[in-house]
Amino acid sequence: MAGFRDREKQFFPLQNIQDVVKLFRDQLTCGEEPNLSLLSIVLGVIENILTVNRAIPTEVDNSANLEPIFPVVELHTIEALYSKFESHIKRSVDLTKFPGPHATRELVKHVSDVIWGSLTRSFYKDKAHLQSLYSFLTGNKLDCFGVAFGVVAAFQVLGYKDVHLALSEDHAWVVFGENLAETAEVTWHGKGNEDKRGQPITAGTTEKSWLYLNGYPVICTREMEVSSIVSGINLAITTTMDSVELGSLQQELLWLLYDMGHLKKYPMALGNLGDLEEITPSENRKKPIELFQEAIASSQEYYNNQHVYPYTYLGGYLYRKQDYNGALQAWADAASVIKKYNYNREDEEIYKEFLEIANDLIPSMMKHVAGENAARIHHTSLLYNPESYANFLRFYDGICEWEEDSPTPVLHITWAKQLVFSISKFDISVRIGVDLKGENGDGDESEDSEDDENSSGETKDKNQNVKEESSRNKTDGEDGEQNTTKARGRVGRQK
Ligand SMILES: CC1(C)CN=C(N2CCN(c3ncnc4sc(CCF)cc34)CC2)S1
Repeated sequence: MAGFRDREKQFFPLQNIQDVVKLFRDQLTCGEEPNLSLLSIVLGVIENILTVNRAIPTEVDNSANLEPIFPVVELHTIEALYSKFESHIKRSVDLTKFPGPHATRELVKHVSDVIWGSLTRSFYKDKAHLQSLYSFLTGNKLDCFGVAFGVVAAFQVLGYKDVHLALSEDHAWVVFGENLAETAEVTWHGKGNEDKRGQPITAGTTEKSWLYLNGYPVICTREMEVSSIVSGINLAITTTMDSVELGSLQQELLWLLYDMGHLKKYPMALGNLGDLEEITPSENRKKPIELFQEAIASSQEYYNNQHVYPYTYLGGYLYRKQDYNGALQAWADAASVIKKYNYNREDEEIYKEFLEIANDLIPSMMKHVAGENAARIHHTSLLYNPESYANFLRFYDGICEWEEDSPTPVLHITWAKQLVFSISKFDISVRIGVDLKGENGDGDESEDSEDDENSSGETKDKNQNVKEESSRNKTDGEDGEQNTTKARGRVGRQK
């Protein structure tokens, strides 16, 4: 029957989050490799019950909606799916032709074909909950990450230790061979792009390419491959509601992996944990801001600071907390990373990220602060803050440099219109570099202070002009309606 040892069997049936955590902890500390297929199937079964096949009780007993519901995961369910995967892979791959301890490119392509060949032709590849082996085994559907993970899990079933998952911020492939020196595409990317399965990922492909992180992808260990499927748990019941129980499970498992050091080199998983902690803070655990900063430090230390998402995780968080100065700095740092890349047609995801920041989040932020009269009168608003203005300009400068030498244009009229709208909200004093508070430290107070009695007429006039100009600017501001962002709620609370 299934390759289960009594070790795994002792944890079943899984009746609650702690039972799942104990199974994962055992798999990660038992001295042997964690069983990727087993863990992916377990997470897929639980995710499916808590999101896809969620039988929400009728109005009659609506109290049930508030009771935590956790599925009981029986051993026989998991064993049946595991042995189906194991026998499908072993039956489809004749290893007698591949004697060596390391995988070969031919074998990697063949295993990718076996997974690929089992997928139903017509399914909407962008759908949710298609990332696990549960989806593969029960619906013959996988998303692009799921195909890459499935290939790695298949190689583990075949007894190979050298085939590992390589992850960028929007793509996945595999490394293999002696010293993991070889790379191969094993899945597709995006829409309308021919898949390049079997091909190596060459320096020519990765250079200045965000999709391949300029040659600095996350190269997973077996434990980091476990981190990737935990991080990939999809909480969505609908577009506006997440499963609370599934979120708690993901959070507990990510902390387990964090404590064991398996998120250290995985910035996106650290960011994911930061998002979960923002929604449901754990006692005696690091704060979201610390986790986002650890993700940035991880990218700086292990990936030559070539990753963008650590900064946009932080920027999004600070924006939601209405720390707009901090958000502008994080977004300027994100643009300072992307400017080293050339934008090409397969980079749409990061384009959409910067588009939303420039044409939605920053304009909303400017409207909000334009309405803050107290802050404006006391010049504490970011509209008077030269550092915020500098970060604002650095953000746009990075996007312009990103576009330079790129085969695909980035900016268009909407970007220009939103730039004019946003930049005009900054006070004239920061835009022309006049220090209204006379703190410019060069001793020549009369030049800058507004209320200096003996300042010369023209200085007064100039200051007077500046004041009038800046006061005119203020009236341009839109009424500062509070800009609320969609908080990501969980079931029971609308997002
Ligand atoms: C700041 C953000 C917009 C918030 N969520 C973000 N993501 C959510 C989680 N993501 C991820 N999280 C963990 N691992 C991976 S591997 C991968 C590439 C396809 F395989 C994506 C991704 C992608 C990025 S970036």
